[in-house]
Amino acid sequence: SKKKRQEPPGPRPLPLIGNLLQVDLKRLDWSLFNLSKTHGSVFTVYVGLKKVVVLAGYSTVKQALVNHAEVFRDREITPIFDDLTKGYGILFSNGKTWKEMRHFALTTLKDFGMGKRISEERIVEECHYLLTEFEQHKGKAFDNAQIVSYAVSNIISALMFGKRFEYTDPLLQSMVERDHEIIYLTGTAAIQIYNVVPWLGRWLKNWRDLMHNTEVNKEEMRRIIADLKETLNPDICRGFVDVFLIRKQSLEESNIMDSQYHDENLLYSVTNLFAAGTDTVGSTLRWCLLLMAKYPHIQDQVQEEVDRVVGSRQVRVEDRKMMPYTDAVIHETQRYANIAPLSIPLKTSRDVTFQGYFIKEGTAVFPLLTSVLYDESEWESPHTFNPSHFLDKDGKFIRRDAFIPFSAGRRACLGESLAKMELFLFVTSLLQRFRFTPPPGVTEDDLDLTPVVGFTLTPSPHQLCAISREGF
Ligand code: HEM
Repeated sequence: SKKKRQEPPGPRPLPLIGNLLQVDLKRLDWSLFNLSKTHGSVFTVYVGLKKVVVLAGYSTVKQALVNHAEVFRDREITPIFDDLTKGYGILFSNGKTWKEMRHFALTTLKDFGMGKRISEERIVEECHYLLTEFEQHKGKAFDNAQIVSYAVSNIISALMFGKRFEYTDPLLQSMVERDHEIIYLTGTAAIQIYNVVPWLGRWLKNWRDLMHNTEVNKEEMRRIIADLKETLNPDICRGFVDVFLIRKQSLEESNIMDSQYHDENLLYSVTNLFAAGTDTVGSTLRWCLLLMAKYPHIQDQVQEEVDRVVGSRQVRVEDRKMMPYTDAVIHETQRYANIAPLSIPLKTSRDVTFQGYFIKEGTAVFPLLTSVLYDESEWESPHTFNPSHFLDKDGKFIRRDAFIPFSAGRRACLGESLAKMELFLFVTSLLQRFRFTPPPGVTEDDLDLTPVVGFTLTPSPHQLCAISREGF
C-alpha cells in the first residue's frame, strides 16, 4: 500500500540541483547533521540528481549497520571511487571481489601479527625512530605532519612488504604525500560535483590532479610489487604481498584462472591498505598532540599517569589497563577529531523498510558518523574536548556504545585493532619523552582546531614545540 512505501522525508529538492542550495559542500557532514534536526534521523537529500538517504544519530546508525547488516553492506561506487580503483581491492569493491579480498586481508594481516605481539614489537621499534626524529627538532617550533605519517606508514608497510622505509627515502615521502593529497581531494566540493556530473571531470583541476596522483601512485606500487615478485621465496613470506603472490601462483598452477587472486586485486588492495592505514592514524596522532598543546592541564594528567605507571622504561600495550586517563584521552581525541565524518558511503543491497520508511535497493546511504560522535543524547558535552566522557566517577575507563569512529557492521574498518595499538604506543611514547607546547609567541588559545576538510578531517597546518622532559 502507499502508506507502506512511504520514503524517508527530506527538504524539498529543486529540479536538477536537488538540495544543493541547502547544504554546504565544504562541510557536508555538519549541514546534514543540521538537516537531521528538522527532518529526523532517516531522511533523503538530493545532491544534484543523486538521491541519498542519510542516517543520523547513534541509535539509527547502529540499528542500520548492525541490526540490518546485510542490507547496509555494499559500497556506493561513486564515479570518483570507480576512477580510483575500478571496482577492485577492498575499500571500493562489492560482491565476490570485496568478500574475498576483505577476508584475505584480515586473515593475512592477522597472521602477520596485526593487533598482536609481533605488531607491538614493530610499533615499539618505530617509536624509537620517531622519537629520534623529534629529538632533532626538540625545543624548536616545527610541523610534525610528515614524520608522523612516515612512522605510521612504516607499520602498514612492514605488514605488507616486510620492510620499513627510512624517513629520508624519496619513495616513502612521495607515496605518503600523494596519498594525503588524494584523500584530501576526494572530499572536496569540486569532486562531489564531479560525482553528480561526471562529464565535468576533465574541466576540474581537482579531478585532473587526483587522476595524476593516482596514476603515479599505481606506478610506484607496481614497482614495489615487481621487486617483491622478483625476490619471492615461498619459504620465507615477508608480508601480505608475498602471501598473495604465492596464492596466485598456486591457483594458476592448478589451472584456476577465474579466481580473485589477480594483479589488479593485488595492486588495489595494497594501495587501499597503505592509504587507509597511513592518513587515518597519522592525523589522529597529530590531533592528539595538538589537543595536548592546547589543553596543558590534560597533558599534565596524562604525563603524571605515564610517569607513575611506566616511568622511564618502554611503554607496552599491557600498560594500557593501568592507564585509564591516557586511554580516555586517546578515545576522546578520536571522538572529537571525528576524522571520517561521513564514514564511506554505502548503498542498500535490497529493498528494505527501515524505521517505517521504504528504501529501494541500490539507494546511496551516508552513515553520518558526525551525528553519532556528536550525538547530544549520548555525550554529556559533545562539542567540548572532555576525556571524562570515557571515565566513571572513580576515574576508571568506561566504554561508550556511541564511540564508533571505525564505523560498524560488515564494512567496519578492518584495521581497528592495529590503529588502536599504534595510537596507544605512539601517543604514550611521545608524551613520556616530550612536553608539547605552542611555538613561542603563540598562546594555547591561538591554536586553531578548525579542520582541513577533505575526505577525512585533518588538523590545519600548524607548528608545535616538543620540549624534552626532565629525566629523558
Ligand atoms: C584511526 C584510524 C582509523 C580510522 C578512524 C578508520 C576508520 C574507518 C572507517 C570509518 C571506515 C569505513 C567503514 C564503513 O564503510 O562502514 C574504514 C574502512 C576501512 N579501513 Fe579504516 N580506519 C582507521 C585505520 C585503519 C588502518 C590502520 C587500516 C589498515 C590496516 C584501515 C583499513 C581500512 C579498510 C581496508 C577499510 C575498508 C573496509 C571495507 O570496505 O570492507 N583503517 N576505516
